[in-house]
Amino acid sequence: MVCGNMGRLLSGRLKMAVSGRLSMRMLSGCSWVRGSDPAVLSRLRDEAVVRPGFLSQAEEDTLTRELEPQLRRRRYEYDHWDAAIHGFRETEKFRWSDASQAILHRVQEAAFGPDQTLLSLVHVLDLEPRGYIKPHVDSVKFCGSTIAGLSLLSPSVMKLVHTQEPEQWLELLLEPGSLYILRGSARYDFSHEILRDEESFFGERHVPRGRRISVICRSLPEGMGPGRPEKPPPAS
Ligand SMILES: O=C(O)CCC(=O)C(=O)O
Ligand SMILES: [Fe+2]
Ligand SMILES: [Mn+2]
Repeated sequence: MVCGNMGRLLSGRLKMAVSGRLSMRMLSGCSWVRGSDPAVLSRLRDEAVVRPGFLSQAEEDTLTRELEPQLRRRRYEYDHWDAAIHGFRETEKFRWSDASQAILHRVQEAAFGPDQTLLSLVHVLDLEPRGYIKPHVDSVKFCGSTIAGLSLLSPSVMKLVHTQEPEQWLELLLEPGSLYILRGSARYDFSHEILRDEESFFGERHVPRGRRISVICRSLPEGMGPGRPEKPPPAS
């Protein structure tokens, strides 16, 4: 679990003034991940990771500016009876500006191993302020063992609940500019959801939901990477 890096929001004298408070916070543990119990927190230490301030403000603006025209052409979708996501529009993006490619490369280095291949289409999801994502586990048909998401514009709370033992849970505080990574057990054994505004609590603290854009990179489903062909080569 990586904590800290509130630095980009603070500068100069302000930073000096609050640094005492910050270090107190750091001593009391990581402020971005809460859990049902210490055992779950410790078990998922490296499998449910939040990196606040992964993006600089300039990088966040670069991504938002690039995505906005493409998203604006679509309408928000609501209340499909079985839909996991409500109040959203989305796109999958293949071509990126050089600046955004550099950001996505940093995500790749931070979240994926050298032996992992990423889906070439990056998933972009725009949740309106009342939008939310119900608990689900990403399909193993379309996604491998790692999911990494950047959050833009609004903070939100992602909740992870064990699919067999629902008393085991984690809450991730996803501030704008943060990166989250779900891998291994956190990706396969826990559902994840983005809480609607009324339920958007990180512990006692209400995290008011505005419009949130997420940029999500996924590894290829297992067995589909290069060198691991989907089908065995023909016998002759
Ligand atoms: O918006 C996010 O960060 C997560 C989206 C999600 O869970 C999904 O598309 O499967
Ligand atoms: Fe998901
Ligand atoms: Mn859906």
